[in-house]
Order: sequence, then structure tokens, then C-alpha cells
Amino acid sequence: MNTPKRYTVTTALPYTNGPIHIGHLAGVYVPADIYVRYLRLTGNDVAFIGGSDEHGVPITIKAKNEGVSPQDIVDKYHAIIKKSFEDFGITYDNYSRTSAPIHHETASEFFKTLYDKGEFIEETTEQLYDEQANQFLADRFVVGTCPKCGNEEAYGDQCEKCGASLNATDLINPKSALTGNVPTLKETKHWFLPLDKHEAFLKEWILEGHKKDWKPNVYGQVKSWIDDGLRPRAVTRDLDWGIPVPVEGGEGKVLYVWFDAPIGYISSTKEWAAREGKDWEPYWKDEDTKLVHFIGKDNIVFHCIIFPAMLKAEGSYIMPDNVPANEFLNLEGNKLSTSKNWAVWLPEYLEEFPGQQDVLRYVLTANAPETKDNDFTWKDFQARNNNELVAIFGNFINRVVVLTNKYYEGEVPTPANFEAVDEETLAAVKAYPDVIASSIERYRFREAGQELMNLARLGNKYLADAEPWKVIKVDEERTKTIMYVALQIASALATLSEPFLPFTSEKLKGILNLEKALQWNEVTTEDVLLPASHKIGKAELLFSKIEDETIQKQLDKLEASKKANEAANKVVEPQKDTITFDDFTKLDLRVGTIIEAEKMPKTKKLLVLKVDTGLDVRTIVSGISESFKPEEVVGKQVTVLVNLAPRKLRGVESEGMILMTENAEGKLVFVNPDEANIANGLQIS
Ligand SMILES: Nc1ncnc2c1ncn2[C@@H]1O[C@H](COP(=O)(O)OP(=O)(O)OP(=O)(O)O)[C@@H](O)[C@H]1O
Ligand SMILES: [Zn+2]
Repeated sequence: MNTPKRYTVTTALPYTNGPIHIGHLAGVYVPADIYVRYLRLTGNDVAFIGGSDEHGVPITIKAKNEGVSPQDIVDKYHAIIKKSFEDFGITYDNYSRTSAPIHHETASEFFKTLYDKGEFIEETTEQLYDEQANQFLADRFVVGTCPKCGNEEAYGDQCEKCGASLNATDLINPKSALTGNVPTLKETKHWFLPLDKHEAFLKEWILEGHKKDWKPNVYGQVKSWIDDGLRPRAVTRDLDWGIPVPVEGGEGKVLYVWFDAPIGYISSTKEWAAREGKDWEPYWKDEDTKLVHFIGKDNIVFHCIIFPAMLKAEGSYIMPDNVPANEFLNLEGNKLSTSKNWAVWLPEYLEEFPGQQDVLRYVLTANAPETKDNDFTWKDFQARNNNELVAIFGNFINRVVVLTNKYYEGEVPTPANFEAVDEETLAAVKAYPDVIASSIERYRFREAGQELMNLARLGNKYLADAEPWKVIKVDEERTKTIMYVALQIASALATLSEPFLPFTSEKLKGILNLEKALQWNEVTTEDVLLPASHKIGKAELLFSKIEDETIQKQLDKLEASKKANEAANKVVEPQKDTITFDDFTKLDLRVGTIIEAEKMPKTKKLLVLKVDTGLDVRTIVSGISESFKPEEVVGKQVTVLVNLAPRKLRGVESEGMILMTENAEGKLVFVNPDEANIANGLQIS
């Protein structure tokens, strides 16, 4: 496209069934915010649009499970999500919600327009029905085997494993997620969007038109769907949570959540425009507008096929110029999961790492899953902070500011003669805005972030090589030039870091006392980025070292989640055959105390114990050596089965058995009296 007049940038509407985690941030919100901040700094007209997705089946399931209303669930998470985005510096122009009246109106009208234009197929079909729950089963209400990849946990609308978009009736061996029952089929009327009708358009627009500029992962997914053949897709549901179907025969039905959610971008834009006294329509309808959707890979079909088909059917909208979808971020080698609590939650991060938003933004950018799934590890987080943000960026700025204050009372010195190295360094600095911009404009945010760090590296190296702290002793004029050049680099960093490290940029501008910050391109065009005799402020630390303990605490938290999951998934042994009371009374169980213990030579598991059973002191061989050292068990009160037939183990006769069980970590623990110092020999009954 020629130079756009304005940009509309949208981010996937987060689903209001939980807080934001690092996967969402890395996949969608951080890259989008970098892009938008860059656009604003380059003087563009931008609408950065977001909002919460508050309809759909999972919310109704969650509400049912928690015994509250769906509205309670969405109110709670909308507030949490909105606040955490603000605190993290995601700079939406408008953050709305799909339960807002303006959205209900907009989505309803959109549906009616398509209906009136005859763009839907109205069809009565047999749909899956749960007789017990008295309810039709669609989307996440039904689970079954994916016909494409065999995943046994595919949902009624999508397989999360292979990404296939499905109809509930496509599932093999469907089961109700509400009751576990096998559904029956029952007739119901729905409206279908005939995607096949738009196939030729989609082929020409994407497969021919965007082969070069769309990411290969996005292009590839789109191509495979189109090659598979597009079919009509139901856009209404038999549910009561959502936007009512606004046409005759639509009673008791709502719009499919993926029909209404992307329209949320439009309603949120309307809400913003009304507040700002602007016209919303050019942002969605003018060919001079560049529309970009930021999403994760599981949303590709909805943004590249279904929503464009809806917009095309409506007729007055533009198509997205790009949909730079990311792959997925994992955490410490495992898939992020809300239900398994395997995540780094944004609200928790903000609380536990106050003032360190930029560290997470930087790491998630450096590690963004742009071309393949990627892993977040706490060790990498620590390393990138300590070795890059602290040791390079922070160190450079700190030296420049401290030395300027020390040598010149904070005043930018007037340079003397530039040597070749100074000229080269300044020229290199001036090339950075274009280098970084080119990466950002191609949606290569990892590369862009690394280029920013390269600029800091350049500064660090310049200063380390020039050694003004040595030169000052012999050549004051030369020192002035060195410090002047270094200060220009610091000023460039203050401006160019803004999209990536907005909090740091703000702080740095404060330290450098930049009243009017430079625009992006001024870093290239202005001869002087920080003029001589300008007065800067005092040094402040931009980043601080993250210690091992801090990282260990996070790892421990994850370990605890893992344990809790394992405990929850532990298979309980089935109950043994029933015995009579007489059988039970045959067991002679007594309280005893271990008075001696030693390892059985040449074995791994066995301890030879001397146990005071109250009747006598006897030898018991016990397989607990992997869980306890001998000295740990001496003095322990235990439960002993004293009338078990003696048995020889490795030549030692064992005269009884000590009762044990396992804790959550699989470690053996003694079954012992709940009070201390019970007399040995007391019977357990
Ligand atoms: N681990 C991840 N890595 C990258 N992007 C992700 C990840 N998880 C979710 N996203 C993206 O974040 C956006 C918002 O996610 P959404 O609220 O729809 O939740 P979701 O996809 O159901 O994730 P979750 O199952 O964790 O709730 C979507 O575009 C989604 O693709
Ligand atoms: Zn599948």
C-alpha cells in the first residue's frame, strides 16, 4: 500500500475467564504496543483498539461451576485485565468490552445487514443435544476426536492441537462437556455464512496478494484451509449468554462468539471516536487506512478467513493489510495453562517485580515466538536482565551521567575536534532509527529489540575504548569531545527505546532533562541530539541486578503448581475386597518407637530397625532407606503390625511391619499417633 493516512491496530480481545499471562503478552500485546508506540513517534494517526471478549461457552461453564452469573465472571476479569494492561504500559486508545451496549448494537446491526442482503443460508439441521442438560451442544460444550489429526480433546468449534476449525457434528465420538453423556441429534434452525462463496476472493486477496508480505506461518495456515475447501459456517448458537439473534426465528439463540468478537474491534473504535469527537468510519472503511490485527496462531482462521468474509459480505469495509500472528510461548518447557496454573500471571508479576515492567517487556520481545513456539525460562529472564539491561544499557547510561556530573557539573560539554572514531560513531547512531524502523515495519520485533540493544552496545564500547576517565588526566579537550559524543548516544537511546522500554525511556528523558522529546526521525535528521551547555540531571539506576533468590522463588512457585497438579491427578488405588470385623481384629497393630537404625549393607532400600513395641524390642527390616537416613528415624513413634509372620530378608529376620504412606512428592512418611509420647505397646483399634 502507498503511505497510509491512518492506522487501525487491533489486538485479539482477551477472553474474560482469567487474568493475562506472559503467553498473551508475548504473542499479542507487547508486539502490538511496540508497533503502535513506534507509529505515534513517527507522527502517524493511529487508533489502537482493544477490549474484552465476554461471550461464549467457557464463561457460562465457569459461572456454572462457581455458582455465580456469567456477568459476575466477566465483570471480575474485565476489571483485572484492563488494570493490568494499564499498569504494564499497553497504551490503548480504547479498551472496551463486548457486553457494552454499543457493541450489542453494532454486532446486531452487522448481522441484520448481512441477513437483509441475503448473505446467510438459513438451515434447519440436526445438532448435538444433551438430553439430560436439556441443551444443544456447540463449541466447548462438546468434546470429541478431531477428524483431521485424531486429537481426542478437540472442541465443537476448533481443534487446539492442529488448529482445524470444526463444526460440532464433525467430531468423532462426541461427548457432552456438561454431563459426559453421548449426545443425541435434534433439529434446530441456524444461520450459516457460506465461506465457499468467498473462496475466490480470499484466494486472490491472500494467496495471490499477500504471498510476500504475510508471515509464512500465517500464509501457510490460510492456504491449507483454502486448499481443504471452505464450507458454510454456522454463526448462531442455541445459548442464552451472548447477543440475541435479531431476526425472525432467532428467539432463544445468540450470535456465535467468533461472529461477535471481531466486530468488537469496530464497536471499540466507535466508542473511542465518539469520545474524541472523531468520525470512526475512515478507520474501517477508507482505503488509505492500514488495518493490522495482532493475534496468536489459534486465532488465524477467524482473522484471515471468517472475519474478512463477514466484512466482504457487508461490503463497505476494508481488509486487513496484515495479520502478523505469532506462534505460542511456553513456560519452562511446558504449555501455558490456566487450569493447571502453569503461567506467569501479569497481575502477580506487577506485584512481585514493582517498577520492572520493562524487564518483562524486553525479555518477551527478545524471546518472542515469532517464527516458532518458544520457551520462557526464569534463568533466561535473569540473564537478559543482568547481562543486557544492567550490564550494557544501564551501565552505559550510568557512566555517561555520572561522569558528566563529575566533570562538568551536569552540563553537556562543547566538543573540540572530532576524530574519525567520533564521526563514525555519530554516523552509526544516526543510522539506527531506520534500521529499527525497518524491522518493526516488517513485524520483526525480536530483531528490532536486539538492534536497540546494539545501539546501547555501541555506546558502551565507545566509552570503554575511549576511556574518558583516563584521558581526563592528560587531555581535557579530548575528554569533552568523548563525553559529548556519548551524550548524543544517550539521547538517541532515550527516544528509540520508547516503544520497547517505555518506563525506562521516560526515566531516561527525565535524567537527561529532555523537555521536548525528539521524534523518531529527528534522531536521524537533527545535527545535535543533546546540545552543548544543556544541563542534565543526576544519575538514577535504570535497571537493577536480579538475584538468584528472586529467581528461585519463582521456580519454587512453579514447582508447587506442578506438585499440586500431580497430587490432583494421582490415581487412587481401587478399594480391596471387603473383609469382616473378625478379619480386622486379627491384625495386632501397636504404637512403637524406633530405637536403633542402620543401613542394610549392599542394599539401596533397606534399613534394619530396632523397634520398642511395648512387648519387646524386635528387629524390623523396612524398605525406607531412599526416603530416610538412619539417624533421622531414631526416636520416631510408629505404627507396627506386630503379628505379621516373620520373614528373612538378606539373612536378617524381620519381625513385623511399620505402616507407611506417601506424601504429595512421593516421599514415604510414617503413619504415627497424632499426639506425642503415646506409651509403646498400646493397641490400635
Ligand atoms: N501461550 C501463548 N503464546 C502466544 N499467544 C497466546 C498464548 N496464549 C494465548 N495467546 C493469544 O492471546 C490472545 C488472547 O488469548 P485468549 O484470551 O483468547 O485466550 P486463549 O487463546 O483461550 O488462551 P488461554 O487458553 O491461555 O486462556 C489470542 O490471540 C491468543 O492466540
Ligand atoms: Zn486436530
